[in-house]
Amino acid sequence: MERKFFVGGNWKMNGTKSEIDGIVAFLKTGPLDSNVEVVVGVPSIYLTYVKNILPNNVSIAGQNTYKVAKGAFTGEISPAMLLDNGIPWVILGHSERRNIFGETDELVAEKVAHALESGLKVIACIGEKLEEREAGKTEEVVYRQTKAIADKIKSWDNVVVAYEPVWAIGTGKTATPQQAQEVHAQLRAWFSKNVNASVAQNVRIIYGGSVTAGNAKDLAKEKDIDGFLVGGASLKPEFVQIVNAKK
Ligand SMILES: O=C(COP(=O)(O)O)NO
Repeated sequence: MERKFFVGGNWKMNGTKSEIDGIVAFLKTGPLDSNVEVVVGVPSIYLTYVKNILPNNVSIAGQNTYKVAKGAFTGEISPAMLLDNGIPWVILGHSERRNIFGETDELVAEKVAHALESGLKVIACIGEKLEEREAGKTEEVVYRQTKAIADKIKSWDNVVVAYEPVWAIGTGKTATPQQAQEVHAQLRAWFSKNVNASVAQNVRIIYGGSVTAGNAKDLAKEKDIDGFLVGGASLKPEFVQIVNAKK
């Protein structure tokens, strides 16, 4: 079965209502490849605003949820709250959550497990730091991060894995198609060995890290790259060309 191409936009902590109106306008104009699943990751405060103006062919994600449904966790939001507002996706484990806000593999895994149990679909982010790649530890790191999640969840059906090398995020230093394909293939082999052949075949593994309209087509040609998680470029009209990279 062919894996449906998936392009996520991660707006991070960016946007005003007027800027968001501009983003929604180019998403509406498109035209977006109907064979691609498109999801935009929106700051919590704007989720309802955006949900009410998005075109029907674009879905929406929160950018973080906590590991339990409710309680004394000031500042956090829960999967139940996203679902209560009609938000079906969440981005979890982003390297900025891990490296700026100290989220451990264990906490990320607990968040992914609770989000899935609650009924959310999850974009689960992994990726190595530059020093880890330079030390030849890329595989070790991404396998460790993936295993932490695998140990806590029952199904990968509602998970998209985003491989985002930290050294490529926001730097303009995109992984080459060969570099990205190598890690995606290693991850698929890991799934085959440690989960099962069906998950290995069907789980979508998307690439993130300085994806632009200029490099998306070459990256999209790689057989184990099933889409993208786009930061900076998702705020710009070129995001439409990235969505259409397979065309
Ligand atoms: O963090 C990223 C990628 O960001 P950039 O595209 O800006 O490198 N995706 O979640």
